[in-house]
Formats: sequence, C-alpha cells, structure tokens
Amino acid sequence: MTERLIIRRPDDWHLHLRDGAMLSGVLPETARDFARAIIMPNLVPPVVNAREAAAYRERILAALPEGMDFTPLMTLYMTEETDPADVAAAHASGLVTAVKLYPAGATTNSASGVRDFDKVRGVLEKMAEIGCPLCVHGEVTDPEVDIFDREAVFIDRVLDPIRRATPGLRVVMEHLTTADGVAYVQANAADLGATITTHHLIITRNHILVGGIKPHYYCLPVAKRARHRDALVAAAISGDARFFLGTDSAPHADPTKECACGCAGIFSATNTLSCLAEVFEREGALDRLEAFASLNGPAFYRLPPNEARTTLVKGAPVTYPARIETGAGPVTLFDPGFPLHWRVER
Ligand SMILES: NC(=O)N[C@@H](CC(=O)O)C(=O)O
Ligand SMILES: [Zn+2]
Ligand SMILES: [Zn+2]
Repeated sequence: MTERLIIRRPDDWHLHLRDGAMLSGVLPETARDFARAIIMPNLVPPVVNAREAAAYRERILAALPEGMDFTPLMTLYMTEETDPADVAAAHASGLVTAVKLYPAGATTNSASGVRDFDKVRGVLEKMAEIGCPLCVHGEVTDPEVDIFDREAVFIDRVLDPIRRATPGLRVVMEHLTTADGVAYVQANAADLGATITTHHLIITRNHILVGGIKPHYYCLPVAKRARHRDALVAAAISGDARFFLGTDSAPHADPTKECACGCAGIFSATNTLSCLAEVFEREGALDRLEAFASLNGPAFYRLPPNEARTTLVKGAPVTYPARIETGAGPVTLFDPGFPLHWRVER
C-alpha cells in the first residue's frame, strides 16, 4: 500500500530569492511547493523602504512563471535611518509583513544593518504598537565572541534587552541553531517565535569540516554540535506553535561558494519537503509535519493557513539534481546525505 500524507500547502517563513537572473532561476523551485514566503530584503543594495519593497515585489511577480500560484510576503531591511512612519504605512497597506533586523556585518549582505540598537528604538516601539513582527538574524558580531557562541550571546546581550525594553514587540528568531535558542523561545510567551531551517534539522558542524571543507554546508548561523541539532529536531516535531519552517534557502552561484572565501548560504528550496518528511518520519512525527510547515507560521503571522492541500507520497528513493542551472550560474542543491523517500505529488 502506498503511504501518503496530505497536509495543507506549506509556506516558507524565511527565503532569499535574490534578484535578476538568480531570481528567475530559483523562484520556480519555491513556488512549486510553497504558497507564500517571507522574502528576505538583503539585496545589494538592500530593500529599505516601502517604495523599494513595492518595486521588488513587482519584480518577483513578473518572474513568476505562468500558472504558478505564489504570494511573496515582503520585508523591510532595518537600518539606523528607518523611518517609523514609512514602516507603519507599509504595514497598514499590507505591502510589508515584517521588518528584518541584521546586526551590521553578521551575515551575507548585512553591511547596512544596525550597529547601535538605541538608534532603532523608535521603529521598534512603532512596530510593537502596530503589531508588525520583527525578524531577527540573532548573532553578535563582536570579534571576541566565538562563531559557535554568537547566537547564545546575542540572546543575552541584544535580544532579551530589546524585548524587555519593548513590551508587545512580536519577534521571530530566524534560523535558530542552538539548544539555547530553543530554550529561550520555550521560556517566553507566544509573542516570540522562531523559524528553523531544513538543513539545521539535518547537519552538524561535522558536515562542514570532516573529510575536507564542504562549502555547500556553510551557512550562517553556522551549524553547531549534534546536541543542538537534536534540540532543533525536538522543537520542530513537538507541535509547539512557536516553531515553524523557514528554509533560509539562500542561493549563491557555485563559484562564489567554492573559493578561498566562500559565501554563507545553503540552497534547499527544491528538496525541502522531501527532506522534512524524511526527518519527521524518522522521529515518528509525520503527523506533526503539517503543524511545522503549514500551520504554526500562519498562526504567528496572523494569516489564515492555506486552503490548498499538498500530497506527499512515499516510495523508491526520489532523485534531485545535484545543482540547478540559473542565468546567474549553477547553484548546488542541499544534499541531506541520506536517501529521500517522500515526493510531492504533482
Ligand atoms: N543564511 C546564510 O548563510 N546566508 C543568507 C543570509 C542569512 O540568512 O543570514 C544569505 O543571504 O545568503
Ligand atoms: Zn540570517
Ligand atoms: Zn536568511
């Protein structure tokens, strides 16, 4: 008997689509399996105001192939100059779903991010007032702090103080990578949520470093020890509504990763649902995949879950291409390192 799993159509609550030829190349990979996605604003230059978000949204919709149903949920890149009134108007009109906070220098294309958190007090207060979520890349950039500790230190030094100073601010800790992060979310109220990526449910730092350096497993925050990966899996399969899928699928053309100073980012849009089904099945938690991929995210963002259904079918191992070709060059697809038996029925 064929095993099937029917879930509401998933959404991706953290996605990089880039622009131009890369956008056209990767957008179908997401639109095939996801109804909506929170679109990260870290373009070069970044998407910092409502006018730029509207223009970027138009470029995404123009790149969407005929017949594909996909809604981009736009974000603004917070800078020390972000205007609270611009955010409020963009959020009220429905153009912008959230604002993204990058500590300056923390990750790919974050140079225009925030250095002095006091300078964004006014925007954060406005966002708390209007209920606009803040998505956070939660890593400190202090060169003294070990790269494997940067998420945990960010919680203590930056995130917790911001949340205490801004009651009512709704925050999403993006791409959670540590047991410390899981515990922090669990210890707080429902106004704090977290996305978890596909790859952080699968890889540890060994994948990056053992047997030769593997640039396609390098992303930020960097994958941690197995104990942290296991805490993320436990959170994702728990059904706890504060944890939801954000793939952080982050395409970079292969030559920019396979070099002496490779970019951070893992591209996983194409095979994410197959990977997730495999992980959830292994944990005996297939019945909670829908909560993680399709229900908890909309609940946090106060949006209805999708009405359409997605059917996953189990069978002989599914194959995916090692890389996809885009007009901006080849992009290697995330390799989970184990066979995938679930495919999306089309
Ligand atoms: N996750 C990554 O390693 N890279 C992302 C940026 C980010 O999400 O931090 C990118 O834009 O490439
Ligand atoms: Zn990030
Ligand atoms: Zn990201």
